[in-house]
Amino acid sequence: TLLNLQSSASIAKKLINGNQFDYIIVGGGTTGLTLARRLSDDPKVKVLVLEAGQSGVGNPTVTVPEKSFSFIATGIDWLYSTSPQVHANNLEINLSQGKVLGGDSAVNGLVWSRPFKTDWDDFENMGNPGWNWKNLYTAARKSEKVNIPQAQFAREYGYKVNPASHGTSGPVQASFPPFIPPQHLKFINASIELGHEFNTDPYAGDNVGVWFGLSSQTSQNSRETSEFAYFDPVLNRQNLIVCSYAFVTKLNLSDASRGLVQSTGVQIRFPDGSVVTAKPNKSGEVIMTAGSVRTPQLLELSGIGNKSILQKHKIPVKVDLPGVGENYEDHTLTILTYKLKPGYLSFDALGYNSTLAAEAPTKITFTQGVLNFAPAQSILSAADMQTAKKLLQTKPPSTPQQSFNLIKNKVFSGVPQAEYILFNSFSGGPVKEPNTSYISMAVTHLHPLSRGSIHINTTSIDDHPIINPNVLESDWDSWFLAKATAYGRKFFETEAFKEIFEPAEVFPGLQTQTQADWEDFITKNVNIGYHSVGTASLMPRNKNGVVDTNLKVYGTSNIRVADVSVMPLLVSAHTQTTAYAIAERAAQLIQSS
Ligand SMILES: Cc1cc2nc3c(=O)[nH]c(=O)nc-3n(C[C@H](O)[C@H](O)[C@H](O)COP(=O)(O)OP(=O)(O)OC[C@H]3O[C@@H](n4cnc5c(N)ncnc54)[C@H](O)[C@@H]3O)c2cc1C
Repeated sequence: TLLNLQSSASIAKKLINGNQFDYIIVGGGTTGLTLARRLSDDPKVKVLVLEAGQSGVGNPTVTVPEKSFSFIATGIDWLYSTSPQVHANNLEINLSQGKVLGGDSAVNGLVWSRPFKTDWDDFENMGNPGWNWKNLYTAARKSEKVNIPQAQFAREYGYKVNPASHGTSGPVQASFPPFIPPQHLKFINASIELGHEFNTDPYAGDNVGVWFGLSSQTSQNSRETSEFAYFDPVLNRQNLIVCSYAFVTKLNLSDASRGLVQSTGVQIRFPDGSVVTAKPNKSGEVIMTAGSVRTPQLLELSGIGNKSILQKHKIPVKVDLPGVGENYEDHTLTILTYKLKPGYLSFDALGYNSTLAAEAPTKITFTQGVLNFAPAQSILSAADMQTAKKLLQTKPPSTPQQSFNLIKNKVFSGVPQAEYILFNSFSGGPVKEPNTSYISMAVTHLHPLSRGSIHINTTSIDDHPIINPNVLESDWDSWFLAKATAYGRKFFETEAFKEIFEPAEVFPGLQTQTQADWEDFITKNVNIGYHSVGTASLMPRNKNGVVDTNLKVYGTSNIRVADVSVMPLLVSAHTQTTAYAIAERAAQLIQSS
């Protein structure tokens, strides 16, 4: 059942006041709705989901893949921003996130990618038995239904899927886009020219090389979200109530047995301003899936967090848990811009080419359909690898020792460190000329060392917390991102790319040459990858962890976290497949506990 708290406030109040729930899920985003569907498979179990945003059904900003990123600064964007980044020219970097059922799955770039095997195994190596590739891969495939490419596109582009590497009957459809512009196809040739391998099976633990990426969209070209894929098919379940416009402001906590704290209720603010408390039943639980920004904020506002931060804000300390809001990281990213030669079109042409505009969306499917995941060894020279060794001798102050060891290991064992993808439009540069089509290449550092934090700034849920990814604190992070960005230019120097791109680089421009130039460029232009994780990390309590291997918040009897905040380390992939995998695994752990 979907209840809109704006239009059905009184019915909702009756229902919430008149019931006690087995599971109260805070946040109806990617992980929240996945979990809600799985937990409510048992008709005896009553599940309540509380989502601050509205439904995404019928909203083209959500459903139409080409409109990806146009949600920014609209009503379905939380519109977060980082604090000034002291190691990056005091930039305040945009961190938009979805305020809508489906959460980030409703607004993301649709890239459907799976990490390198080591990345998920490293969750286990951070001190979390069971959180390894084998189990997460099983969970990930549960969420997935891969669509075999139509013969016509398979022939035209060379699309291939190995069904054995995918889920084939899960809720979320993953499909190849039906149209790939020539520049993306040339990206494969350019990569091969530079010695990168063409990978035909990147979803089974080895994602190295250049490959066709699936998108989280149906075979009919419509975005998949956790709302459409997981919730809509079970909309009529009586034991599952999903509330939209339900803003959670706090968890009520009281003492339980064995020195633990339990949640006795979740405070919900209705659009009319009234506050209603939803209550778990005697053995009921509260599960936090409000995402990496709001989960730590809500825990702190409720009294779970670092004692000194809570005391500073005069919040009574229920559980002194210093890991809350710490271990925060996001991928760092830079962008190069190039101009296509006349005759080649990107999204920019929608503004000046009426034939193309009329053919959209069939002809210009939103696509980042070709991805290149590069290990350090394929983009650094032998001399650079020596410098890398030196730089990686010193652990930056903010990096946990175990993360440092594991990342170092990844660098020298061929786990991808940089990702290259093409955005099919202008992104940055001094002037955007009329009647011109541009392409932007995003370069991502996949395993940064710097760690930041997300903590409350005030005691009001209406104020955003202080979001500090602390980008580029580590020398390795700035050195490597500069190297990786400089390498990005090499793709445009290949025969394949020279055919279709103008030689003059639009941004940053060919005056950027030395390592110092590139470091200056990235310091002034770094972005983050919208892959914020780690703020309620799965780690032992004495290592600054927030949740145990059953996702239970330390010091509590009935509160869990099951969103990407629990990821103790970033992965060499975009994060939605890991989000779905975490939620599928969480459901299993909860059901068997
Ligand atoms: C712009 C953007 C582009 C991205 N692109 C990609 C991509 O192409 N591929 C990829 O794999 N990943 C991508 N990601 C990342 C990926 O989508 C996320 O990591 C993942 O979906 C996060 O899932 P989650 O469940 O942890 O959080 P979310 O999906 O964000 O869910 C959190 C939910 O909680 C709700 N909520 C928060 N606070 C409250 C409150 N107080 N009360 C009630 N509800 C609340 C939110 O509204 C939201 O619905 C992108 C993310 C963004 C933002």
